[in-house]
Amino acid sequence: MTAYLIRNVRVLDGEPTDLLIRDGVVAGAGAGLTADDATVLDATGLVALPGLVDLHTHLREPGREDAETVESGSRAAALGGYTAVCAMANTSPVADTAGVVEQVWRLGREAGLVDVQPIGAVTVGLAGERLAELGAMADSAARVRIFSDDGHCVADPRLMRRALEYVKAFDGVIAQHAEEPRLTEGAQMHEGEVSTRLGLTGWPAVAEEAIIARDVLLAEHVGSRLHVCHVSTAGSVEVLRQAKARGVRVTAEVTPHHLLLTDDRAETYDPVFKVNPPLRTAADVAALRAALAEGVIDIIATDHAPHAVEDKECEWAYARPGMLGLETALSIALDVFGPRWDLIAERMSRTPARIAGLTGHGLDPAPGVPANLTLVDPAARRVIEPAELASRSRNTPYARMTLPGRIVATFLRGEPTVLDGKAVK
Ligand SMILES: NC(=O)N[C@@H](CC(=O)O)C(=O)O
Ligand SMILES: [Zn+2]
Ligand SMILES: [Zn+2]
Repeated sequence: MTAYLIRNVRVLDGEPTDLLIRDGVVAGAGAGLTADDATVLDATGLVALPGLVDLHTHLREPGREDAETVESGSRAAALGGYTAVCAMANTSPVADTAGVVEQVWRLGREAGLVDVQPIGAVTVGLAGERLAELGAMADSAARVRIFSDDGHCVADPRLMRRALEYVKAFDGVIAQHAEEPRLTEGAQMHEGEVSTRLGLTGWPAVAEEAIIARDVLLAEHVGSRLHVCHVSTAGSVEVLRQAKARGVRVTAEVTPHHLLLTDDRAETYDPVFKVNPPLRTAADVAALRAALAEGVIDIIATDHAPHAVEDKECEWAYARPGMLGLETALSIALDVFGPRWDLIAERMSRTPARIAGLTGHGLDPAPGVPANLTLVDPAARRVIEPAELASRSRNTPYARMTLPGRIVATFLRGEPTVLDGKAVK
């Protein structure tokens, strides 16, 4: 195994120093390190962060390998600075058995670019009727701890209660896609001024907020852990704030696109901007940014949702919802928050690792810790070209935008997965 001596790197906000990576761990830190056997990387001007951890990734395998595979999604993740991703269960077949989650976990190991931690479905076939075999998925080689019907809401309150009760035994967590289905029938975008003008059926904020309010009460009643996926409204932030103040065991995520983009993008009728939950208003974006900075929202998660061309380049009403995120998330965070490295590490690495129970991830580079880290060039700017992305899909909402920051290198347990801005394999 090659050793690496990373010279002149700033660890988060620290002064430039050297990091020695050997045998999978950070073997040393301090200015002026030497190691005859090590490959030297000049990291002047670069910042080292703990490898990013994505709690919400759609890898599409099994079933839609034309849109993404575990391998292509893992490569996109590594290029985005990630060392671990949690793979959502809405595949075909659905990841609702020990067999399917073990298959995804094994494919992740074989690709070897990031740690792929499968998420299990809450209900059989995501149908919302009966609980999937949560215990068998937890006991499997994939050791599933997060369960989600993402793409669908666990709308039945009795089923949600039972799921929360079930996972309590092994400190699992239910990640809810908060969408009251009766309030979003036929919805195409955020319900508001723009939807009225365009004549498109709206997805009202209350459809999200009502489910979050119900679920924090259920989680409080059961004493279980709830995680709220892709929070998108100012009202949801207030529900979360109150629940956290009462001590409810709830965590929440926001996506990069909900931190940057607003519902007026629908005026283009370009389905690349169609997503669930929908892009909201500028006031929502402001509330989400403040909540993330404050910690009412715990993490940024990408909701990386690759879709094949035929599912995206069609009429708005027929297009599938979702957009790419892994290769641009850090740049969006930098754009929105500036170089607040401790905040970025907390919201994109340490806290998501803790929620997912990924003990080898989310640790700042320091002697003795597993060498899961990424090197960022904060001064670089790049133009996003969809054709250049490693994802098999092209549905990035940032096409031809100039974004700050570039991932120069990523290490997974001491092995480079990205060097010089390029995937190693
Ligand atoms: N976010 C989306 O619009 N789509 C996701 C599902 C989901 O996250 O709800 C997908 O699987 O494509
Ligand atoms: Zn969802
Ligand atoms: Zn999703």
